[in-house]
Amino acid sequence: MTTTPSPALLEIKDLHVTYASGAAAVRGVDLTVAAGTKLGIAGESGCGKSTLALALLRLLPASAKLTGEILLDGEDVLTMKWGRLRAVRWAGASIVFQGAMHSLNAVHRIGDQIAEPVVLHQHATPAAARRRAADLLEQVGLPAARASAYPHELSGGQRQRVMIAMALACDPRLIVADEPTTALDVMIQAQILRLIERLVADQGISLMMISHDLTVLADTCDRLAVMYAGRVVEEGPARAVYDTAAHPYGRALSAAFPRIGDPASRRAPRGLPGDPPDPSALPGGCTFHPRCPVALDSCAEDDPALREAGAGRRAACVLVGSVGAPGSGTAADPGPAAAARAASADPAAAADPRAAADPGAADPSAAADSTPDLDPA
Ligand SMILES: Nc1ncnc2c1ncn2[C@@H]1O[C@H](COP(=O)(O)OP(=O)(O)OP(=O)(O)O)[C@@H](O)[C@H]1O
Repeated sequence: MTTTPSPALLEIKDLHVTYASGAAAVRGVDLTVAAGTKLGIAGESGCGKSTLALALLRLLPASAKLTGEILLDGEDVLTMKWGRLRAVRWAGASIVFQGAMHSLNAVHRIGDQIAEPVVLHQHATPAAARRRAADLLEQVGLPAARASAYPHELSGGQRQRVMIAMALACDPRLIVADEPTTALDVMIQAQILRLIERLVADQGISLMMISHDLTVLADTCDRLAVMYAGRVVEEGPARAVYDTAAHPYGRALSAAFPRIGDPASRRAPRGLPGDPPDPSALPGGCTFHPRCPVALDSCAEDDPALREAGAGRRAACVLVGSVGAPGSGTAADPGPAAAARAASADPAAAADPRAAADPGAADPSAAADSTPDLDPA
């Protein structure tokens, strides 16, 4: 039986963003969000996730240089006229930022702030917009009577609910949530994530959720893209990327978090030494090679493109699909440079550099690694 793929609501094509400082924050990103689906964007701080989110609605400083295409329902956001862009920012796609206190206006009642875009963009009467605001507050789990509150009268979790109500105000097709729970405690984080999940599912809204927390994304999203130094280095079904990442960076990021639903896992969380590179001074070759425990000597020269990898996955690593590829389960000979890096990162891993990329690799229980054969040939 063949299945018809969902039409793309958002198509990002070869997007580059360079700040006036020279920082190449987004470099050649190609991503698609199908209608009604949820895409997670993961990566360490500084990898370009927020820049990508802001670029989607042209919310970057005017000095930032953008090239490529951002097609929302087939219309290129980058070439839209200002009036059209204003409408699209509410009805086409809306953004929920982290830290709601900074995004809400401290001197206006929250009901008025939710009602304002309904008047402006849906041409509702003030009375109808107030009723809509009350309804939206109830949808996000707040009593309608809170409409008269000012932002400082609400808790952090309540303010984030207000941000979600505002994002929903004009019935967007896509919500971009940039670290929507970062400033909240763990219990409230879970509530807000479940709320977002429920609302997008009930209303058929597509979601792009940005987080440094791969576990949250794997739990919430259908697909997952891993960004490093401004590029997507891996993309595929969320759970597959989380469980059996093909790119060494994806594997390292995944290893840094406890396993979902496996409290007894022997894969203790494990950090990745070093930091992402300065986007104004990127290393040559693969930008991850200075931190990569399985890099070949040639990785200092070659920067592989993100390529189709089978099983609905894409990855950008020369080792993916080769003998000894990360996740292939076969013996690797990553070369002397990798052995030296693995030894400095973790002496225990020196004898088996694959173990540095995958703490589970030396564990026989990890032998059932189901990473697909990612050889494009
Ligand atoms: N307005 C700006 N001007 C110059 N450089 C910027 C600007 N905003 C971000 N950058 C740089 O662009 C790079 C990507 O930043 P960005 O905020 O997009 O990353 P991120 O992955 O979202 O990080 P975080 O998770 O910390 O928000 C960083 O090196 C950052 O310093």
